[in-house]
Amino acid sequence: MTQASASPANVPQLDYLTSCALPTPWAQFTLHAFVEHATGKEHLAMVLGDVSNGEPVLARVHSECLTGDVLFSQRCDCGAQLEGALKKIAAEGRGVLLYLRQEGRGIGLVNKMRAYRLQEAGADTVEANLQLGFHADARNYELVQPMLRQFGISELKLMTNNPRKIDALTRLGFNVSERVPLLVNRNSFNNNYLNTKEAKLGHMMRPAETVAEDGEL
Ligand SMILES: Nc1nc2c(ncn2[C@@H]2O[C@H](COP(=O)(O)OP(=O)(O)OP(=O)(O)O)[C@@H](O)[C@H]2O)c(=O)[nH]1
Ligand SMILES: [Zn+2]
Repeated sequence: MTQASASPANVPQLDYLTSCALPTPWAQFTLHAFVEHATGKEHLAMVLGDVSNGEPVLARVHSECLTGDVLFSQRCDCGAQLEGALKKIAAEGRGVLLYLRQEGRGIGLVNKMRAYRLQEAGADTVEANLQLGFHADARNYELVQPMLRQFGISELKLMTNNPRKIDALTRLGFNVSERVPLLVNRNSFNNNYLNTKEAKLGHMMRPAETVAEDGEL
């Protein structure tokens, strides 16, 4: 692999760094690392199978959530979505998961913790961000373009409930030919959060909207 190219001037520049095998409970992926020039952040791609043959690729663009992905937090649905996405890619034998280091919808871990404290005092997830002086969602998906282009991917079967993510990737030139819902079980800790994502951020969270094949998510 050579350096990732990001041709338009407004696309953040990434360097492709290296890759290694990454065995998981569900499949042996190849893990690829990139570094974003502007921030020094290391973004990851987990790839399985031949994703560069022109066929639509089952894809997850996952935003970092240390509390949910690593520390088993039940406040959100991130960890279950991460596992569900990897299982679906393994079942298909082909796909890609981008792990983007945009923790806390782009505000960072400590600010997300501050937002959680405000939520403990009654704010919802959007109000808490606004009270801290941030946008409801501070993420930027432009670096997806050089990352997926690195693997020759242009058409996606995107695992998401987030219509803004579909819009963002479409504007970047990707053909999102299918949306694959990633619905997880609600619990007493994440119920209000999931309701707010649906009401204020437009997420498609209804079971009737799901087309999951394995019945798990
Ligand atoms: N600021 C903030 N960020 C949160 C909160 N809960 C989760 N996050 C972050 O939100 C991001 C995940 O966003 P979601 O809206 O759940 O998911 P999404 O990726 O946009 O949509 P899906 O593709 O459907 O999962 C991760 O970066 C989490 O760290 C919260 O209460 N406040
Ligand atoms: Zn989370």
